[in-house]
Formats: sequence, C-alpha cells, structure tokens
Amino acid sequence: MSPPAIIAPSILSADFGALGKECSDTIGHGADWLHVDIMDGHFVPNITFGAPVVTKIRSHVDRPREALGKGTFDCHMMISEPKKWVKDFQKAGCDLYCFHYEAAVDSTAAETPEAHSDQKTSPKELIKYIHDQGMRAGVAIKPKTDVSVLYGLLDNSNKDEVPDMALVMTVEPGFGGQKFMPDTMPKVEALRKRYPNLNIEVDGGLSEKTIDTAANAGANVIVAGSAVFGAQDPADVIAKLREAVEGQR
Ligand SMILES: O=C(CO)[C@H](O)[C@H](O)COP(=O)(O)O
Repeated sequence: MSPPAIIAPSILSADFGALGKECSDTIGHGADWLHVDIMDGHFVPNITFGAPVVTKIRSHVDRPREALGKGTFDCHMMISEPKKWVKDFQKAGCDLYCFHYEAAVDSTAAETPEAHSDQKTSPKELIKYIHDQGMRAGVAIKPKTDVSVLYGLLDNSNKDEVPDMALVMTVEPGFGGQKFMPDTMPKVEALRKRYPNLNIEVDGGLSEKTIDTAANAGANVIVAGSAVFGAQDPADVIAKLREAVEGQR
C-alpha cells in the first residue's frame, strides 16, 4: 500500500498580492501542504520570490504538528545554487527543502565563480546538510533526467543522506499552467515498485483530468497550481484529487 495522499497546491498560481490569505484559505479548503515554487531566473527562465516572502506567508499558516503534517511548507527550489539558500529557508519556515538533482551535480549551473565550490557538494552531502538544519529533504528530477539517478541516493544505508521525498516533474520546470507529460509516468511506476513507502511527488499539469494517470502510476504527493487556484470551488478540486489517490492505495 502506498503512503497516504498529500495534496500540495502550488501557490505559483495564487494571487501574489494577497499571498498570506491565499495560503491560509488553501489550507482551510483542505490542502495538506503548500507547494512553494522558488525560481531564480537562471536554473529556470522565470523568477518568483525568496526567503523574506516565505517568512511573511509562513505567519499565516500554522506550523505542522508532526513532521510533514498539515501546514508543511514544501519549498521546490528551482535554483542553480541549492546549498547556498538552505539556512535562509530554514529560518524562513521551510519544512521540506526540495532541490533539483541537475543543479546539485552541474557546476556550470552556478551563477558565480565563487559558487562553483559550493556546487561541489554532492547530492547526498546536500541532503545531510538539509537534515542537519532540521528540515526534510526532497530531490527533484526534470522530465529528461533518468530516474536511476535517484536510486543511488535512495539505496544509501546512511539514513542522514537519504531523501524523504522524490519529485518527478511532469512538465519542464519554470511555469504554471503547462500540459501534463504522461511519458514521465514510467519513472513514477519504477520508483513506486522499488520503494513502496516513499513519498513520490508529481508536479505540473495535474488536474481532475490527469490525476488518475498519476495516481495509478503510484504518485501520492500531488502538486496542483492552476487546477486549484483557478477553480470556482478549490475545496472540491482538492477533495477529488485526494479521492483519486486514496482510490489507488
Ligand atoms: O513547479 C512548477 C512549475 O515549474 C509548478 O509547481 C507547477 O507547474 C504547478 O502548476 P500547474 O499545476 O498549473 O501546472
């Protein structure tokens, strides 16, 4: 049986002029987590916001009572220098710091020459560093990245270096409102088969139309931006996404 359904609306599609209220309303509509997209205009061709904004919106949502419980801030770091921002985001109230595997292994992804030494931190060292700051760690992969890169991290016997979640991107990261890519589903299926208890998150193009495909493949953490924030009845959409995942357990 897969782990429980976790619905994590992406606030990328929220009204940025009323972000605090949008966040508290969304939790009130039944969301488990808030998915907070951090984009640096370098790793992806778009910019959102940084730790000071997260600090402000955190005050509108109660901290989770238990690890990864209701109210978790799931920060998806679409940034070139993932190690550099760990402490700032911990202080801002991030609970789950999810970095991109591609950014952690590619020294050319760093924006500045000084940052190149920072990028020498391997993914497993970065996971440990995130854990040392008291957060959970996630590792994201883009649609073209092979799922097997995650096996080396997940099969590690040193628990401090093992991610708490894998994020399989179901669109190219950077923008909300894109079309779900069903050809990413074999990666989710492979992960679920190999790791029955793993939190597997999918992100991009998830809606009432695509949720069955993702749930069937084994995803249990569902990010949805435009489908939730563009809905007349966000609570109904959140409930339907949950039902679809629970139906597969
Ligand atoms: O990470 C993201 C984009 O890089 C967003 O979380 C994602 O695209 C959600 O938006 P939507 O549900 O509208 O596709």
